[in-house]
Amino acid sequence: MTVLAISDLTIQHRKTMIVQNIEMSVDEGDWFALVGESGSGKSVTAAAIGGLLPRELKAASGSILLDGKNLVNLKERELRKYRGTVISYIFQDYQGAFTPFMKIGAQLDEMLRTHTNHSKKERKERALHSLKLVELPEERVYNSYSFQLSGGQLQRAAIAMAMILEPKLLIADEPTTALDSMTAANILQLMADLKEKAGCAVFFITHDLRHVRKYANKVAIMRNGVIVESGMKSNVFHQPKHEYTKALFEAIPSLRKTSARLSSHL
Ligand SMILES: Nc1ncnc2c1ncn2[C@@H]1O[C@H](COP(=O)(O)OP(=O)(O)OP(=O)(O)O)[C@@H](O)[C@H]1O
Repeated sequence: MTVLAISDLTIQHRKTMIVQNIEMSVDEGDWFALVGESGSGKSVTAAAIGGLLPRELKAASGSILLDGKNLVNLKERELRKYRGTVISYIFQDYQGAFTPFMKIGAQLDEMLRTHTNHSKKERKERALHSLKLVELPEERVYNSYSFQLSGGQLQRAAIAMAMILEPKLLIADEPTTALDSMTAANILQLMADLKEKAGCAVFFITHDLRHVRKYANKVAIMRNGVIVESGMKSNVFHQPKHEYTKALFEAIPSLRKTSARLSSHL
């Protein structure tokens, strides 16, 4: 089933086109990777999906169908109902997921109070369960402030918050860039496990093709606001058509080997 279908999306800042004629389709269970160099338009595209574009940027054309509903030009009040429940985000800046003035548990509780009719007891159980799912010591983290956790723990708590209402689409905008490589690998594996358990789709933004190789099944390559190539990962990695994709792969020595290995398996 299609969770997200973006068609002919163009976003502009005044008269400048930031992204142009974007087409994408993400199905239930997909790990869709959007790859491209800095400034290519990945984050703007991700922000547009959940109606998080800053005021100065406008979707000039196109549609964003999420779970069958067109979100372009939907009022903020309507969009708020979708964020958390149908779509949720995690970002590179995991600190920003929580306010430092409230304990993590209280923030999870507030999310549940806003979007569900659960009793206080049910909310606490669900919050603790969501922290346990991301393999955190649930009681301790529930009673902690964000500044009392490490970067890796905080990103796990941010994932718990993003997943607590069982969204259909988790948008992860470079979620591991600020973490050391071991912690990053653990976080990505956790996301992959949660995706399987929850049956949601992941929309993953990254510069790092090694992460794409390991986790994605679909990939889109973006350059200067345009998708230059997209498709199943095996096809794009095995037979890149666009010169830019080839150059991207060439820039990463270990991927050249992987491409060769992949082709021997295909
Ligand atoms: N609020 C804004 N106002 C004007 N231009 C913007 C705004 N936000 C982003 N842009 C421009 O849009 C383009 C795409 O930016 P975006 O942040 O989507 O890139 P990105 O591919 O996510 O880069 P990175 O990998 O560095 O995060 C850039 O040229 C950027 O300067």
